Amino acid sequence: IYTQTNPKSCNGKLPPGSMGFPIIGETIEFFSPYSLHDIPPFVRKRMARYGSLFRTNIVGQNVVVSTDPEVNHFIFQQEGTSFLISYTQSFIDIFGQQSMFSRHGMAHKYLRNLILQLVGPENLKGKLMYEINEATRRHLHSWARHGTVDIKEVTSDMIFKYFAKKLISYDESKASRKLRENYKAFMDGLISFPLNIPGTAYHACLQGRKNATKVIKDIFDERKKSTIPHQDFLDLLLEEVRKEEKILNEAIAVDLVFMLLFATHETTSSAMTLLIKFISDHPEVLAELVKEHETILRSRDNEDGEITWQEYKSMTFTQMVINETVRLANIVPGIFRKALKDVEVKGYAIPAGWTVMVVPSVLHLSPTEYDDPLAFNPRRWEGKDLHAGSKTFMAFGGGVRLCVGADIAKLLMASFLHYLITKYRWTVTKGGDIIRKPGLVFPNGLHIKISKK
Ligand code: HEM
Repeated sequence: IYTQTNPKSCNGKLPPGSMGFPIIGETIEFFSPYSLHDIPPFVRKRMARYGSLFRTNIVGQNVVVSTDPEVNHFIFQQEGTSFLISYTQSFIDIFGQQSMFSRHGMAHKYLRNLILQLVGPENLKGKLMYEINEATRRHLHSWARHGTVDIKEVTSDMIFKYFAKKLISYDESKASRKLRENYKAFMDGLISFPLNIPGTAYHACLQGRKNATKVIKDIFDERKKSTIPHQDFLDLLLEEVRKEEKILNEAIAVDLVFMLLFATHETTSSAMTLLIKFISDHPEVLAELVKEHETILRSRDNEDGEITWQEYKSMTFTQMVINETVRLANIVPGIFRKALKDVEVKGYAIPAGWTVMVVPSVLHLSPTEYDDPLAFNPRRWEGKDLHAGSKTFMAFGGGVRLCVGADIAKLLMASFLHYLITKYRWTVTKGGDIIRKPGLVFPNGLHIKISKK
């Protein structure tokens, strides 16, 4: 207890801050819910008291919270030398010891390249573009038949089905054990106190993991016996597992599929839901979007045709709207790294073994970095680089761990927007409340009334 509340520094001065109560540290305050357009009150209060770097103890870990753009950038650039990706114990237990978040160096690069074979630029321009258009149109058609839908629920369902098919040829409507149900309790448990007793978010999350990995493992075992190619990601994984000099084994492959299914649908559906909320609250932005997309329709031979890659690239305003949405969405509330050795930043010491938490919302909602930061103003991106993480934009992370799915996420959003606003009439009818716990939660969804034009 004494060591936790009075941590020893290495050779230098620890950042200011408090380590809170014995064992629980400052965890309870860290998890107090807050609103969409706010930075975590936990962080805000401490920034006012201690400045841009402070120490704390949350979920059983000694943490330095960094809200300084230069330090954040430095941390991302030092991946593998001074810092390593390292999430909380709950995160590791949930995503698996073998998950991509626990792989470093060559093993990380190898897994990243495998994923790029699925969602990399070449595939994106060709096959994926076509499939995403088809899936979006099909789902929109079925939502219009229902009349009213909860956007969070239906986009989550659409993306989950799409990736479950691409990854493991899984069809929820035909499967006896439903995979998606097991992901539903996830956001709450991801960054939670690792207390594994029934009733806790962490316990629900671990149960979900257990059931979901069982389904994935069974599909994997079935596939090993099959000689028919399925042309999905699992075929590629099996090919890698069967190699003589292999990096991939079955456990890593199962954890990879499990993680990808989560990373794809939960993040992107939250972004799509907020996108709809923002454009419905800002009719002037919607009008400009409609103009951009109708111009595309008019320049086509067949108005009912599908979006081409050139058309997608010409959606300049749409890209700005997407960037503005993910800036305000702050879907990933904290990015975690572990110090590999004692590191000195801004005159303070971060001892080896400590965790550093980067808080993207502090940057994205900072008046120093963004004029009138709480305003939804897509035009602020005019003429700016929209494609990568930077010192002032880290919705998709940064450095060698930059989100490998950022491009496909944007394509999914643009395709959804295109067909929704050109082919359907829609209005928000209910919901739209948003809280952060610290993951984004839509307690009553976002319901829209939708019909074919
Ligand atoms: C709006 C949607 C999305 C957001 C906001 C988002 C955000 C992020 C962030 C912030 C990171 C960095 C985490 C870190 O540095 O610790 C990340 C990593 C990652 N994302 Fe995404 N993501 C999104 C969609 C996707 C999609 C569709 C995929 C599917 C391929 C994906 C796959 C991954 C993977 C595999 C990583 C780990 C990369 C690595 O460690 O090298 N993400 N994402």
